[in-house]
Amino acid sequence: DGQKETPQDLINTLHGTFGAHHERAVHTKGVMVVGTFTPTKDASKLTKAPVFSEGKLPVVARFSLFAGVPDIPDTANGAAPTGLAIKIKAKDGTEFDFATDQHNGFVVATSDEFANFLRLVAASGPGVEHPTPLEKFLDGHPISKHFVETLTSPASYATATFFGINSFKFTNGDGKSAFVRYRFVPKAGEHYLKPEELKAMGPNYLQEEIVSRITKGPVVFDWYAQVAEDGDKIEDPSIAWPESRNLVKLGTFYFNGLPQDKVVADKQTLFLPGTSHPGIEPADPMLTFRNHTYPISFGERQ
Ligand code: HEM
Repeated sequence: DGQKETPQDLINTLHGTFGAHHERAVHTKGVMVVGTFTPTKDASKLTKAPVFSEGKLPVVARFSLFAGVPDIPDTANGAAPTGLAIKIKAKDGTEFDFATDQHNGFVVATSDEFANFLRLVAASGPGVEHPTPLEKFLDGHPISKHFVETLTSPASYATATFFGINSFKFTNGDGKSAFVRYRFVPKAGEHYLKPEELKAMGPNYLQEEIVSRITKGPVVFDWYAQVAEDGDKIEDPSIAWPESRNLVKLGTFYFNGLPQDKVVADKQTLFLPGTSHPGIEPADPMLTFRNHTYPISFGERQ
């Protein structure tokens, strides 16, 4: 229908839904950690990206709640899906960034649809008569409905699996290509809270727990590439690929400390999930759109 929301439109829409502040426009409340990345040998079979041939590298990462609300309780509606963003710092200064969340599959297929969805959320707040505009939309859109009905609340940021959702094209040294989606799997195992368990938690349970966990030992995630087969949707992030697809382990993250100044680190860190590298190209237009949008929000917090 010709709708074409710009990155600035998405920022304005996020502020319209969550409030006009100058912190991150979404995924506002979070905790930064630091650590290392160690690649596997298998990674280089899929991509020639140099980040997999430099041994152990330093990383910064940020765990976050979903909503664009700075002081939202960790127990509130809108906290899920929680996010994990990671930046690997290669030896030549190149940065490899990911911003992932807990849901395998996005709520809608495109950035235009995401803008519409956010406006429906804004129009369906407390006091709005049922069925709300959002409820009406969900009834006609089974994928979005499934998304909101299957959100989970992790017991800890360290016990959730995180999904890259958007697709990349990997190319190896022989010129062979494959489409992949990222997945970050917790070494501590997956643990999610039942609704009554969530109710019993404090308003900062996730932020506090990860900080205390890291002082006792590393928080570890294995990074996998899920490899597409013929017919898998590359450009529609709302459709998860079948679980039968091959998962290739790319490496392991060890988060073992906190940044020296957490306020400065939070403000100065920008994750750009749609950046190209030799052997790694975005294969879903949403990734490129995200790369245009995140810097606007970054600029607002300076
Ligand atoms: C069109 C779709 C999307 C838009 C417009 C959008 C927009 C944004 C914006 C504006 C930020 C704040 C960036 C900053 O201030 O540094 C952000 C952060 C984030 N987004 Fe998205 N996003 C989209 C899709 C996604 C998807 C598909 C995922 C999960 C795979 C995701 C996960 C995250 C995470 C985890 C953060 C927090 C990054 C951090 O901790 O700094 N987003 N997003």
